[in-house]
Amino acid sequence: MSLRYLTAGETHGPQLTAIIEGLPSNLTIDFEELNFQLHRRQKGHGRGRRMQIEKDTANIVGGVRHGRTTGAPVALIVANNDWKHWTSVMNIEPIEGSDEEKRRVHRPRPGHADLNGGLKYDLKDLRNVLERSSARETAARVAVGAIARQLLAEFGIKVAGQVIRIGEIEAPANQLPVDELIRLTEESSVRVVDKETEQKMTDYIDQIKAEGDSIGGIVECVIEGVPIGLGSHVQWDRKLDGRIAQAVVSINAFKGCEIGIGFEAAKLRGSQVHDEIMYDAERGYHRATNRLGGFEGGMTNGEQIVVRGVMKPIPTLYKPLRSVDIDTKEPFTAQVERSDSCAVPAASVVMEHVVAWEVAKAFLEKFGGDSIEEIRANLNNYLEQLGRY
Ligand SMILES: Cc1cc2nc3c(=O)[nH]c(=O)nc-3n(C[C@H](O)[C@H](O)[C@H](O)COP(=O)(O)O)c2cc1C
Ligand SMILES: C=C(O[C@@H]1CC(C(=O)O)=C[C@@H](OP(=O)(O)O)[C@H]1O)C(=O)O
Repeated sequence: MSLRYLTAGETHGPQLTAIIEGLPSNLTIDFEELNFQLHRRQKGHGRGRRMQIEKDTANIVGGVRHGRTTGAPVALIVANNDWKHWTSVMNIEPIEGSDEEKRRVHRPRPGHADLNGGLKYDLKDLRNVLERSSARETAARVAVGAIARQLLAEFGIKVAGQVIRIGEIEAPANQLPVDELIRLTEESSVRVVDKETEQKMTDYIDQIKAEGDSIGGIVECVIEGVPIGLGSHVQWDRKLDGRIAQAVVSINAFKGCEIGIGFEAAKLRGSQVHDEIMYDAERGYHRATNRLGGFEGGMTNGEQIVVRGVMKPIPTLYKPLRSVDIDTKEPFTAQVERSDSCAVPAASVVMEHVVAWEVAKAFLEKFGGDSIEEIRANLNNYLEQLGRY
């Protein structure tokens, strides 16, 4: 059985829940590190007031004993502190004229899931859609991905991320080693490496917010230490680059994914794109460059995995956009809700975790065993095979 997970829970409900199946036994879980990843997702310039209410921590309620996985499904929960403010709205069936009825959502926001979800599920309170479509769910995905990340770390595979662009402001290109990238971006309120770009981005976000608007951007994730041959060319749904793209575009508000130089490849010649093959006894086969972001034929080639994702601006705006009331069918323009104005830095943390999950899944497909020890033996055996090739 391959690695899989599901999440459940509403943004203003009591908690988020996730179940992970297919983890091997004897993986030591570092709870502090897991909560650190949740904390990283809550940070970033441009977030709204909700992030001051929440102090995300994961509580593991199944599949881990004495700090180690047992091979059983891992169940975890992340509580919503905000639930206490929403208990009556979430629990009480609205009576006409009541406070709860006034909180019924009948004005769909352009860019959010409200209208499509209301029509599709035949729900007249759009809260039933927004409660689940909210990116609050990404807290559960980060908790799950943080466990995948710990599995990868066990085998020397490291994950980092950075913000590449917020609106008009682009960060200068860098190709830092992963440890250095982690250190520098951690110090930044917008997850960039240099202070000058950080200042420009924070000023820009403040300006956008003051104008009642929102802004998106581009984020990048790099994964280092991945063995050659994860994923496969033999079947469409085994191509790991394709699976990563699906995971990235599944993040709320993400509209695209690039692997390596991505869309730039359209402008360049073959001789400027393909990564030449080298060999030496110490490193084995490797590449002179890494423009293709660590993939050929849907398989890893041993270079860093480099993935980018584009996030659209946040849909909930203080600046009015035209929409139609589902009760009266009349146009309206104002829908002021508490909201983030920019969540690109937070989304870069989400992206690290969904990509780490896909890589961990492919890793277990290749080296799968029921315990960490069995996986290690399989990996070592394969690395010896590569050495002889
Ligand atoms: C970390 C994060 C925070 C977000 N915060 C908000 C928010 O405060 N308000 C909002 O309207 N959308 C927010 N979004 C985006 C919506 O969740 C998203 O646009 C919505 O679910 C519709 O899905 P789609 O944009 O993928 O089509 C956020 C997304 C992410 C990744
Ligand atoms: C709760 C989170 O983000 C939320 C994502 C979100 C949306 O519509 O996606 C809307 C906002 O929710 P609320 O209206 O409760 O403030 C954000 O705060 C989170 O990231 O943990």
